[in-house]
Amino acid sequence: MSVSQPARALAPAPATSAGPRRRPSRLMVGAVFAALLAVGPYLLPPFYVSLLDYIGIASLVALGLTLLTGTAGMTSFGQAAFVGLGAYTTGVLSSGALGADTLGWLQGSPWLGLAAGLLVTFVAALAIGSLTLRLSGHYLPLGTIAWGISLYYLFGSSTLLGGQSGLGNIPAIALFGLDLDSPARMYWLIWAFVLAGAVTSQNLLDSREGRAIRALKGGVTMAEAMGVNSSRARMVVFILAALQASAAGWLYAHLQRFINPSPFGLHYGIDYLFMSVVGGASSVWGALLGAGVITVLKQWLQDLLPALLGRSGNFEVIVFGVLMIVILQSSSAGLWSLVARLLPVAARAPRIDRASRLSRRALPERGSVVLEARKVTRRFGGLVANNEMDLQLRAGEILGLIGPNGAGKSTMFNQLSGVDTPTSGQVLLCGADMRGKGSRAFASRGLSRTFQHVRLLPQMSVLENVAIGAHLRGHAGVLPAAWRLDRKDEGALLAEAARQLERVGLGDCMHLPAGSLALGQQRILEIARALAADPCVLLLDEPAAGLRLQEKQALGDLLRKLRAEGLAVLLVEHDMDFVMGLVDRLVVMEFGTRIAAGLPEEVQNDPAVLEAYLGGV
Ligand SMILES: Nc1ncnc2c1ncn2[C@@H]1O[C@H](COP(=O)(O)OP(=O)(O)OP(=O)(O)O)[C@@H](O)[C@H]1O
Repeated sequence: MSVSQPARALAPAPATSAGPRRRPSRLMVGAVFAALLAVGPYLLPPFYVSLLDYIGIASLVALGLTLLTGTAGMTSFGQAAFVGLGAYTTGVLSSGALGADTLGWLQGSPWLGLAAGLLVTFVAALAIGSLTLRLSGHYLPLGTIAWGISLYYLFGSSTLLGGQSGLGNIPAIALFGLDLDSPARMYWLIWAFVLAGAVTSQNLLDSREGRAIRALKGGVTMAEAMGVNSSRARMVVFILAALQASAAGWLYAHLQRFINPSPFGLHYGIDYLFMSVVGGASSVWGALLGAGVITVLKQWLQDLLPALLGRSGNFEVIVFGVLMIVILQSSSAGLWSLVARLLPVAARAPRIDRASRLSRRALPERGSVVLEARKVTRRFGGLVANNEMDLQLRAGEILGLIGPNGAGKSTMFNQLSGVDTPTSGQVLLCGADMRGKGSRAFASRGLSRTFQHVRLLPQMSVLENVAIGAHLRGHAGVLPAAWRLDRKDEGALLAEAARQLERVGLGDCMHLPAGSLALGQQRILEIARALAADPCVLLLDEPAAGLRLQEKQALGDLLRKLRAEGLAVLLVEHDMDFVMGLVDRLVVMEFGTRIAAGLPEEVQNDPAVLEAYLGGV
C-alpha cells in the first residue's frame, strides 16, 4: 500500500468464484426461493403448510432481532411481548370484546386491527425504549426481560383481554373478497409479509441509515464521532424490530382465531432469540433459516421422542437445549454462514455513482484559528490530567501535540473532540463555544478524527466503513432506504467514499472486509473515513503507529497535501522522526501541563522538553 501511488480506476468487486463459470445473481436465487415458496401449498400436505405458516410468523419476529441484536448489538428477550401487543390489539378490536356500543365502528376489521396494533406497538416501543435503551452491558437484556414479563402478566390479568382463558371470535382476514380462513389461505399473506420484511430489512442495512445502525456495534464513541445520533439509531432499530414482531402477532391472531397469553411469554422471547442467533444473527436470510430450523426441530422432537422413548415427559426440552449448545459451538456465526458458502451466488458490488458529487464545506481562511483550548482543565478525582491547557490550531497548518507517556495528550484530545467535557476552561471550534456539546456536534461543525486504537467494523467492506464517515453529508431516512428510494443519495455517498479511498491509496481494497487489512492500512482507512466527512479540522491520534517506513512517508505526503488544501491538522504522536519532519508547530505536555510550544527546532532545544524526555541530558 502506498499513499502516493496514483489513484487507480475503481476496480469491480473481487470475484469470489473459483472459476470462470458465471454465478447466478442474488436476485435470481431470491426469485427461485420465492417460486418454491409459491408452489409450496400445492405440493405439501396440509400439516406442513400449517408448519410453514408458523415458520413464517416466527421469521418475521426473528428478522426484527437481526436488526436489533445481530446488527445493532442490543440483546432483547422481550420480543414475544410485542407479538402479543399486535395480537391482542387486533383481537380486542376485531372480536367484539369491546361490546357493540364502544368503538363499534372500529370493530370487525382485521386491517384496522393491523394499523391499530402497529400504532399501539409504536407508542409502547417508544415509551419502553426511552426507559431501557439507555442501559448498556448486561443491564439492557435484563431490562428487556423485565418489560417482557410485565406485558405478559398484563395480557393475563386484564378481563378485557380475556385473562388467562384468552380471547376467541377473532375473524378471518378478508383480502380482495376472499376470506383467509384456513392455514393454506393464510400462507400467501404470511409469506408476503416475510418476504417484504426481509427485502426491506436488507435494503435498510445497505443504506446510510443501515450503516449508522451497524456503526453502533463499533461503539457509541465511534458512531457519534462520525455524526451518527446513536440514541436515535438505537430507538429506530428498537421500534422497527417491535413493529415487525407486532405484525407477526397480527398474523398469528388471525391464523389461530383465538389468543391467550402463553405464546407471548418470556419462554417464546428466548426462542425468537435462539432463532435469530442460530440462523446467523447479522444475516436477514439467517433469520428465516433459524426460524425454520428451530420450529421444525421442536416439532420433530415433540413427535419423535415420546415414540422413541416409549413414555412422555419434557425430554424434548432437554434434547433441544443440548442441540442448541452443539449448534452454537460448531457454528458461532450461525447456520446461514455455512449455507451461504455452498450457495452459488455472485458477490454484488454496490452501485457507485461516479458522476455525482456531494456539496463541500467552505474552508476557513488560511491562518485563522479554527480550534482553540482556553485554560482547559480536566480532573479525575484528585488527579489533574489537563491543567489550564492553552492551544490554538490554525487553518492550513499541522500542529503536533507530544509528551511522554501519561502526559495527558489523549485526555486533551478527548476535550478537543467532544468525547469528554473539561472540568473548567473553554473549547472553541470555528469560533463557537463547544463546552458541554458532544462529539456529534463537533463533527457537524467540521471536526473529524481518528482513534488511537483503530475503531472499524471488521466485517463491513472498506468502502462502507469509509461511507460511515460521510454520514452527515447524506439525507435519506429510514423509509426511503427500506424501499430503495435513496439510490441517488447512496450512490453519491459511496462515490465520495471511493474517492477518499483512492486519495489515500486504498482504492484497490475497497470491496474487501476492513478486518482483512493490515493494521497500518486500517489506520489509513480511518483517515479516509475522517476525510469523507469533508472536515476543516482533522485530529489524528497516533496515525503513524504500526506503519512501515514507506507507509509513514506516504502518510506524511498526504498530510502535507491536506495542509496545502487549507485543512487544519492536529496530531498526537510518539514517533519523533515522523513529527519533526512534518509539523509546523509543536505543543509539548508533561504532567497535564503545557511545558513548551513553538517551532520544532525551538522545541527540540528547549531545556524543559529535554528534561521531560531525556531527564535533563
Ligand atoms: N478516565 C480516566 N479516569 C481516571 N484517570 C484517567 C482517565 N483518563 C486518563 N486518566 C489519567 O490521566 C493521566 C493522563 O492520561 P492520558 O491517557 O491522557 O496520557 P497520554 O499522554 O495520552 O498517555 P499515552 O501517551 O501513554 O497515551 C494518566 O495518569 C491517566 O491515568
